[in-house]
Amino acid sequence: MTLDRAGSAPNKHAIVDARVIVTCPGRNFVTVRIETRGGVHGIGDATLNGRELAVASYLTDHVLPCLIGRDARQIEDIWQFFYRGAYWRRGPVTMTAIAAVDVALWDIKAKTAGMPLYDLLGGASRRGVMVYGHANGGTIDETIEQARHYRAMGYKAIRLQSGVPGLAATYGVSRDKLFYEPADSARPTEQVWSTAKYLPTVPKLFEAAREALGWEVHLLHDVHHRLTPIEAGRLGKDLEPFRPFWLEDCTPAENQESFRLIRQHTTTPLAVGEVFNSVWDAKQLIDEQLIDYIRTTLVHAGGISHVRRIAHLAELNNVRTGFHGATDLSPACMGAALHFDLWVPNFGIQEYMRHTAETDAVFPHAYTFDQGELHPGDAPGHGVDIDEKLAATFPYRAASLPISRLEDGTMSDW
Ligand SMILES: O=C(O)[C@@H](O)[C@@H](O)[C@H](O)[C@H](O)CO
Ligand SMILES: [Mg+2]
Repeated sequence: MTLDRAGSAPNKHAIVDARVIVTCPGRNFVTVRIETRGGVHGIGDATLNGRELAVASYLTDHVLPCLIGRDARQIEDIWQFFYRGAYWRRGPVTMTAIAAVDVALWDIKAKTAGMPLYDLLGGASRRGVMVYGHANGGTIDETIEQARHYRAMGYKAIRLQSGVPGLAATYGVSRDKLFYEPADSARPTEQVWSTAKYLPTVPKLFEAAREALGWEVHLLHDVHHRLTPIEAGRLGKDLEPFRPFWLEDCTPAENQESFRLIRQHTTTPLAVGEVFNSVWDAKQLIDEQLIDYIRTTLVHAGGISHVRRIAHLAELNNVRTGFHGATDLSPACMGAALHFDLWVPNFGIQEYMRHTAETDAVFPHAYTFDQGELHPGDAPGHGVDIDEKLAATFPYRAASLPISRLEDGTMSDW
């Protein structure tokens, strides 16, 4: 629906250009750029690790052609058009495509209003956004060494991921120490998993970390979907003496009810949701307060317009936000998420895996790091742009996430 009324001057808010930019400055990113007749443009992240071209095609073939001529101010109507109009609702590809358009339109709206996005959302609710970094190492000692570096950089919160004795590889451990890229080959590499080998390792890691770092720093851990609910309850209980900030993705969350069992066994705070793409993936978890942090972030769950609904439901149920912020989410997502984080009343923490210098050059941004916090900056919009000429020098490169099998060959959860 456009607002060009007969006989009126051409609507300067009409969308006249919308395009997808695929680039690979060390890893693949997909970005939507939208421009209005008045010359205001906005960008949104559309990156889905390992499925980038599926989202790019969904946007190019089914979404962007429907945008031309629409009024960029009608963010909600456009969101509803692409959500209800898809017929085949939800799913990571659809909701990532909708998210990219949504965030680009919010970027345009804030720029047009001449204000940083957080002001448009309702203003700052805090001074800055507490973030957590990623200390990882092949052994507990190496991981603690990395954690000391993060402490020295001023981080107030640190995720700990260490190798597991007897396993060649595991989630979250890599040669890169400031960023983490798991999509390591064109076709999925295979990793072997053993819960029996893993379960005794994490309490030892946390005991060593508290010994080395003390009790001031928040310590987090990502189980990455690998335990059964009762195993997750056991790990949660084993970690209680070391007071983790959270235990993340402790079990696959399709069956939201299974978190009732975990809650019966442990008070360790639980974080879930980076793989969710709509409120329906989390509604029972939030309604029944089965989790403490919801990780679902803008790029994979329909953008600001939908994640705002998730955050409001969470606020009613004592659940705080803890947005996903891995290296494979672009600076365009990080920038927009930081504005959301600065505003949202029930903020918890923001994940901050840094990007490489190459990526930062493609995506100039206003956000800055200081003393364990990020601030989105006060530039109008979300403060992130894309250098299209530079982006074009980094062609797409096929990359897939690993898969995981148990030691007997049974397919497991990476
Ligand atoms: O908590 C996290 O950041 C992880 O779960 C991610 O590294 C995740 O593995 C990647 O985003 C997958 O692409
Ligand atoms: Mg995770």
